[in-house]
Amino acid sequence: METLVLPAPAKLNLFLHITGRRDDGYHELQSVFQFLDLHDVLSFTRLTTPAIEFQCSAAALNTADNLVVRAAQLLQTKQSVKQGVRIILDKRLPYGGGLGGGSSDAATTLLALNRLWDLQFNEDQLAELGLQLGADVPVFVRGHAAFAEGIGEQLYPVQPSSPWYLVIDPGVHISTATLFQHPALQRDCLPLARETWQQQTTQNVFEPLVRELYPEVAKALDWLVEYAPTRLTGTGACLFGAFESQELARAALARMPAQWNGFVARGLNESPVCQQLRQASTDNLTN
Ligand SMILES: C[C@@](CO)(OP(=O)(O)O)[C@H](O)COP(=O)(O)OP(=O)(O)OC[C@H]1O[C@@H](n2ccc(N)nc2=O)[C@H](O)[C@@H]1O
Ligand SMILES: Nc1ncnc2c1ncn2[C@@H]1O[C@H](COP(=O)(O)OP(=O)(O)O)[C@@H](O)[C@H]1O
Repeated sequence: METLVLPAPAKLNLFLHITGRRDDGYHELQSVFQFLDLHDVLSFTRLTTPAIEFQCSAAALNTADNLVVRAAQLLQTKQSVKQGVRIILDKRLPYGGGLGGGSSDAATTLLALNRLWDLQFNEDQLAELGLQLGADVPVFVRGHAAFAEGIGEQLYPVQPSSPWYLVIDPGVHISTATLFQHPALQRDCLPLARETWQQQTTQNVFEPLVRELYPEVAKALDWLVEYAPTRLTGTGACLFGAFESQELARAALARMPAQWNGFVARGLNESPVCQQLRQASTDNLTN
């Protein structure tokens, strides 16, 4: 039996602008994605029958429509694969909070099964398949911090600094689809030149809306900004502050009001899953 164990990292949107809306209702974005050194862990065991078995440590996600199962099914049908897989997801990332964990789990599944089932898809093909599962999946497939355009699928590698982040989950559920439909959402940001984004003023366009609709998120943003430059990630509700050192981020975490959850993590410009797959494919495969 062959088993592959791989991480699925979280992401932050360092900024998020909307520059327009497509005919199919999806929005044209500009954003910069950076990964965090906090991740879910997935294990993939090859089965000789075509079954896809799935087990998740979070009961609410232990379902047949989990993005991990959908990613495995997509590959299986695309290539008429006769083998199967048992997937165990150790869910460590908060979900539904703009950290992209579901998309990252899906991307890790595509990368892992491409290897385990020997499918020979290249990176472009896997990113394209990933896009069918969600707008955030391609960046996790490619594995580089990136300036994103289109709906998040046009990706250009960037190398932002890697501060220590204090990420706060204020415990509020926000529906991505509902926020994207909101009439007050700013959809007319002027396109930024991607070479100079760090010299330009940026924001997360969802932030004013989320502040208004979810006072608890506004409270957390107002608390954290006393310690560090602070921003919402994705459509929230998670938010982050960027610190110069782990100690400073931890000191702020120690003072954080008890009603929120928080963690300290480092920004990463390379995804650990891609590094791991590149480095030692055979080390990870145990007979
Ligand atoms: C906003 C972002 C920023 O990274 O992240 P999250 O807050 O979800 O992490 C993403 O664009 C979200 O990506 P993802 O979570 O994969 O979205 P999807 O499942 O593809 O889409 C969910 C819904 O959001 C809307 N949507 C999403 C992306 C986009 N560019 N335009 C949209 O209008 C659509 O209504 C869609 O039905
Ligand atoms: N493996 C998964 N991990 C997390 N969420 C998942 C997963 N599969 C499906 N989902 C669904 O996707 C939603 C978005 O999850 P996630 O990607 O973690 O957050 P976000 O899109 O807000 O960054 C969850 O609320 C959940 O219903």
